[in-house]
Amino acid sequence: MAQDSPTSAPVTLHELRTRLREAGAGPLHEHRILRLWSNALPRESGRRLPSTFFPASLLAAMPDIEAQLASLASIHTVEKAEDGSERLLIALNDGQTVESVLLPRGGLCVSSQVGCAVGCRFCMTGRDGLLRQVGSAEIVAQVALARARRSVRKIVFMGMGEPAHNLDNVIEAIELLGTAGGIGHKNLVFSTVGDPRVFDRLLQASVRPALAVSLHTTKIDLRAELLPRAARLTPEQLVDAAERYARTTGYPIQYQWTLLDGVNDGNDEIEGLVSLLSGKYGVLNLIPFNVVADTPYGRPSWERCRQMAAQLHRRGILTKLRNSAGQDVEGGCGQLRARATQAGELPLRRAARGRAISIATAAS
Ligand SMILES: C[S@@+](CC[C@H](N)C(=O)[O-])C[C@H]1O[C@@H](n2cnc3c(N)ncnc32)[C@H](O)[C@@H]1O
Ligand code: SF4
Repeated sequence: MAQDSPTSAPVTLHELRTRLREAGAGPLHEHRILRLWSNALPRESGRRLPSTFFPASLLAAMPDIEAQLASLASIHTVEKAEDGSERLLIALNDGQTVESVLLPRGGLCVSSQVGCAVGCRFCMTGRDGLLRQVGSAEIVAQVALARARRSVRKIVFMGMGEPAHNLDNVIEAIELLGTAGGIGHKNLVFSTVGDPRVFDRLLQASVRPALAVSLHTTKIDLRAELLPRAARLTPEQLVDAAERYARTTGYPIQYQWTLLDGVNDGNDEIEGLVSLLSGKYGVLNLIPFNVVADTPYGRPSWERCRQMAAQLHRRGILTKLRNSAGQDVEGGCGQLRARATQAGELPLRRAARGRAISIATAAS
């Protein structure tokens, strides 16, 4: 499992906590600062003013600490979709960018890596491989930026990157978001292609998220072709591990299935799904492919998607047909970043540390 960034050391919550303690913060002070930041609340919120609550050493350090928090990430571009979602291109402080998507009804999709090593054939994010990990503080910074725009009650790790390949940072962010961040634990959704170690690690975490498993096919060979560098678990092994997680946590698994025309939308897959998922504690989400240029894949007709969902439903598989949010702004993950990179606005590779790109905050 990839744990180390190939090129940089992203900022972690552990480092932020150490800095707060060195400045004289006790546990209550630390909690208050992290709560206000992760909820995008002003410094004076709460019953007691900072001047009567914080020790003098911490008060003196606060301007620097707040500047550090603000410098972790900023909004580069905003694209609004007709369904109410907003796709944010977020600039990190070394010039790299990730996408976050504000979803209708209080959801937020965040990124856990810049790029991704799994290299799924249908996903824009996988094309450049892994550029770097997103630090736990940078994950929470995405939430703080989003909450400054509107209320967020649910967070899904379905943006750029494979969270199982950045597990320490993702778990640290989840533990903060599920405590000081005020998000209900089952409203934190960890989306993964699956890795043998991820299930046990998540069960040991003090905040256990709900799990989405990107399955996409019931066929071993096709899965290896579509997800070339995913861990080599058979679909049965993956579903068995997910089922244990669901039964232990009490949260149903969300099985993700990106529908590709003529590839995984046939009757053979319906049969495979019936034998794989019957009796399992989960729901199957069919998501028609969001077309990515230069891939051999197409989006099945809406009628075919609807038929497949209806057939599965009739066969006892709880199935939902979904459209990914924000399709009219090229909703596929990684596409906003790719356009900005192609337009020469953003570096494809990591910028030298400390060299910030110019931030053009777009229409909001
Ligand atoms: C971008 S991934 C991030 C989380 C994790 N790496 C995973 O694969 O579950 C989130 C979901 O987006 C889906 N996805 C990626 N590219 C897509 C596209 N072009 N159209 C529809 N879904 C896509 C993936 O299959 C996955 O289920
Ligand atoms: S779908 Fe997920 S695992 Fe696959 S390349 Fe995209 S981000 Fe990575």
